[in-house]
Amino acid sequence: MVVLSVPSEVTVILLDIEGTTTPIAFVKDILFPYIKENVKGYLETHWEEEECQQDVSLLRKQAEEDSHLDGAVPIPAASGDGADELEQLIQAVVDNVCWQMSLDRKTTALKQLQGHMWRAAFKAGHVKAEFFEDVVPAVRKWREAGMKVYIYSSGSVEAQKLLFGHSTEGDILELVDGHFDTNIGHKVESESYRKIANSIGCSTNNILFLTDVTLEASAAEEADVHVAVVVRPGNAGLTDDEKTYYSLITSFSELYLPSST
Ligand SMILES: CSCCC(=O)C(=O)COP(=O)(O)O
Ligand SMILES: [Mg+2]
Repeated sequence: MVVLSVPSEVTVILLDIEGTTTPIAFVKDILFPYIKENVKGYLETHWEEEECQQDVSLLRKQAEEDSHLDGAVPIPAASGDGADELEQLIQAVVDNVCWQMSLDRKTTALKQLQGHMWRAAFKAGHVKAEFFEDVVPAVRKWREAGMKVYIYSSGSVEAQKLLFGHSTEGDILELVDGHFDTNIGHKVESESYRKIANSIGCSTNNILFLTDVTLEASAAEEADVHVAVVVRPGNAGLTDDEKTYYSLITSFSELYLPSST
């Protein structure tokens, strides 16, 4: 088995979710279709609620920022003028969400609405999150060795907690010391990793970030965070240069902590 030694200065392991702890197929084949199939009904049912209105406002703001992009779908402001207008408005939000999802965009606005929509599905037990089989045993071992374990995903913190709270392994939320999402910054920007270190109360070089996306690894590395790229079934392929440059692991069990036996 390949072994990657974790540098002794590392005290925090920061984990990406999709493609790292969890198969991309679970997100693409279960979570995302749930949104596409239910977004219209969800908006119709929850439209009057404060939370739903906040989600729509955030999506509208994002749509304004996106107006220069090819195929962008605007969301008009509501004038409160009748059922026809409401129907058109809801349809615009649906089209905007579907357009963003067709590009797998990671905007905070999209991720916030998705998190709110998944809540009902997870809480009713209709969906259980999948984790690669090496994840839970490794995280337990790291924590026993004194490591802190944090999550940094484009999925909203609320969605992250749903995944860890309702998984095929049971409720494993207690294995996580804290969560970060794009509210702290995007995963391809190095400043986000500095802010995460600051929020945890450590230096960036105390963190080891595990992700499947080399653009994220590169941003983290620029902030002096240690990185390893996780190669999982179903992940996007890496170029030969990326394979040579990055430390690669195919299972969390390949990480060796100097302090552990
Ligand atoms: C944690 S919620 C579900 C996954 C999701 O929506 C997503 O965008 C995951 O992105 P990641 O940063 O974990 O690769
Ligand atoms: Mg990922």
